[in-house]
Amino acid sequence: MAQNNSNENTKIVLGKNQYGKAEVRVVKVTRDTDRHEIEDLSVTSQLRGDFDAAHFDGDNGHVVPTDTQKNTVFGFARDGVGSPEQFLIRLANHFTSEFGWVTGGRWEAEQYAWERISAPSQGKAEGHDHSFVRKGQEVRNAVVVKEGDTIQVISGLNDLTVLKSTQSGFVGYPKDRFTTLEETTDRILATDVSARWRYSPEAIANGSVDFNKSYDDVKALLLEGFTEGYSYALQHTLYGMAQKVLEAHPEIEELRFSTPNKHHFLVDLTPFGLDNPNEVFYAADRPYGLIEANFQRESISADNDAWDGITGFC
Ligand SMILES: O=c1[nH]c(=O)c2[nH]c(=O)[nH]c2[nH]1
Repeated sequence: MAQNNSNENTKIVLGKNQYGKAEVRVVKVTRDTDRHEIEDLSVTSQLRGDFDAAHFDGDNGHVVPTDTQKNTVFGFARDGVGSPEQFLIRLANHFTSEFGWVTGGRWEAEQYAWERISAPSQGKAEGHDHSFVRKGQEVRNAVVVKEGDTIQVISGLNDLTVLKSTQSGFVGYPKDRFTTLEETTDRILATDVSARWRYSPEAIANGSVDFNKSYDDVKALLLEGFTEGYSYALQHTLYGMAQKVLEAHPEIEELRFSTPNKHHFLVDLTPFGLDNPNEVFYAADRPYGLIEANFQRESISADNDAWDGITGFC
């Protein structure tokens, strides 16, 4: 580890460090025909490598400015984004090949999806050519970490809000003097799914992953896993969702979830002379259950440095 020699009495070493520009908001409009396409991202670039002199001596000879990193994001967007993962890999390979002392880094993106506003006045069933509305609720994200020649990619999403109005229950839990929760075999199960999945470095290295297709497919499998079968607990449902993804995608090694259990409490309508056969609920916003779980193939170690810096999961 690098060491500052300036004072023999107090030797200080520089530990882990990285730096760059955070949350570069870049919108790319592809307009080579009248039918435009939009790619909308927030990109964070952080470089790792030999930056000892900047910290110890005030020598910025190795400090590729954060401003330059921002500009590179915009410059690269000129050619289109493609997928956030491809875009981040491009940035990773650019900075590590352009600047000899940059040995790696961390690049992160969120992508916001837009869909076309329906356009009856244009006579087009498939939506307006250049007017969009923010799609859905979920936000896609990606992280790329490069260390030596190894590129790791973690893809994910936040705030995929889902609800099933039956086929969920919660029974069989231990009871003590503080237990007031009633057992139920028919309740609402609702959550905002945050999920991240890490691809095998081999699949990344051989270029076999189509990130956009994979994202759509994983999202569909997560949704399918949520809907399928009877849920004995949110924990049980998460396992079903992970199983779907890991069975269908051998290139994915592990998957992490953080999911609030958004409680829906049956409202007592008897004061109003009404019954309530599981139809009227109070949607509490807090406190909420917080159910987190990581699933990985048995052959995979549970610790992988690529997860460093990703918060919100256990
Ligand atoms: O799906 C659930 N998992 C729990 O761990 C839990 N705990 C609780 O009070 N309700 C629920 N529901």
